Amino acid sequence: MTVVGAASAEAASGAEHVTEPVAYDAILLASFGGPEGQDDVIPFLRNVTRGRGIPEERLEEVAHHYRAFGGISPINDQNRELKAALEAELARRGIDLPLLWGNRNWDPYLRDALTEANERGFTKLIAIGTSAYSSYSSCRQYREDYAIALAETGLEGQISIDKVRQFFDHPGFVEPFIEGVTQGLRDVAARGIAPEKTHVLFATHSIPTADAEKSGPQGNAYQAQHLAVAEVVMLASEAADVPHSLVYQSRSGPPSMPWLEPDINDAMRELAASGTEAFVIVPLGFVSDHMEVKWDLDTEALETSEELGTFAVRVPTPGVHAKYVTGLIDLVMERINGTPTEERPALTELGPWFDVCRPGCCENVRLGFKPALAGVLP
Ligand SMILES: CC1=C(CCC(=O)O)c2cc3nc(cc4[nH]c(cc5[nH]c(cc1n2)c(C)c5CCC(=O)O)c(CCC(=O)O)c4C)C(CCC(=O)O)=C3C
Ligand SMILES: [Fe+2]
Repeated sequence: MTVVGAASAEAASGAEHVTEPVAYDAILLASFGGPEGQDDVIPFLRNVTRGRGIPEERLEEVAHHYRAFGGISPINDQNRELKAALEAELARRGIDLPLLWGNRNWDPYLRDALTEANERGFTKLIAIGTSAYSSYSSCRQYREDYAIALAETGLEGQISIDKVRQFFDHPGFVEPFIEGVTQGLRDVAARGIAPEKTHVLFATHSIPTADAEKSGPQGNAYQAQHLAVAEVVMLASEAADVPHSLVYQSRSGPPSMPWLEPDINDAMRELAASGTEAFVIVPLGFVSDHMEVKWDLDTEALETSEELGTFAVRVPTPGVHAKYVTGLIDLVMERINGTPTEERPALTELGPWFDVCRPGCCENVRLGFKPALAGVLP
């Protein structure tokens, strides 16, 4: 088996999850990127959707979301804040690791971060992607884009990029949601609405069902991970008597292509028709309040609730919550230290997830095979 990157996947033992310790010399904070003014909106959308078969009407619709926010995506400032918080946490813990920030779809690009890494003499990077789950869009596409950025800068063979494990069930990611759901349920109870008339909606990004089927090494990991985390959150929020479900948002492909359902707004209408009076909306699939949260939840879903005459609260995303920031640095340190599986925190039985992605993990059958870093080659 061939492994791309500094980490040797199977180690000597054949252990599936954990790599040998690696002396990384910088962290790469890798994110989606977003426009920072009206003139950026269309070029940004073209970058994201190139070759994806997204209908023109959908692009116009999404452009309108950005336009309503002055053409500025909230995601960039959130990443600037996250970068500052991670640097402060590194300093607090006396860890001497520089942090570079690069995006897949907008300035500062991944290639800019790699150029800077090269100028500063860094050769072994560990990436933190701002995405917690396994699927083509939320994991493999990041890995492909690392490979593309290395090719674009001509730094293949000179810089290696590994990534921290997908962190959907890391306590640093999950605990902020537990706090949020606990508080959200209190807000609902304070209005005198009974638990059985309350519904917790765990919302995540819809993806094509074909991608969902291929997510993770054995497939269907995307939904399984969300469902497992939702159970943990419900139990920890002492809300076992409150009904909950996993719902989807931000669908974008052509109507002929099946994507994960139900849409959050459809689910809300159906639940309200059968007696639900309050919703606790949990943006379980997202790490910060970017456009999908601001528009699809805070604008559309809250409007739907208003139409239905129900009460709704939207739980915060991890953002720069101290537990999340600490957790991300812990994820880097477990790689530097080569922490064994049994000492790695994971709140579901699915984890701790793999350091190095398995062959065929999160493939995209529509777009076909592209080289990806931080994985075992087939
Ligand atoms: C699973 C998933 C995440 C969560 C994981 C992660 O966070 O990475 C995510 C995040 C994000 N998606 C974002 C923006 C967009 N996503 C699009 C399109 C798509 N997303 C998809 C999936 C996901 N997307 C898919 C399957 C498509 C179809 C095209 C394709 O097959 O690739 C489009 C094109 C227009 C449209 O079709 O909506 C835009 C503008 C932003 C930035 C927001 C901001 O600016 O604040 C963020 C964080
Ligand atoms: Fe997206």
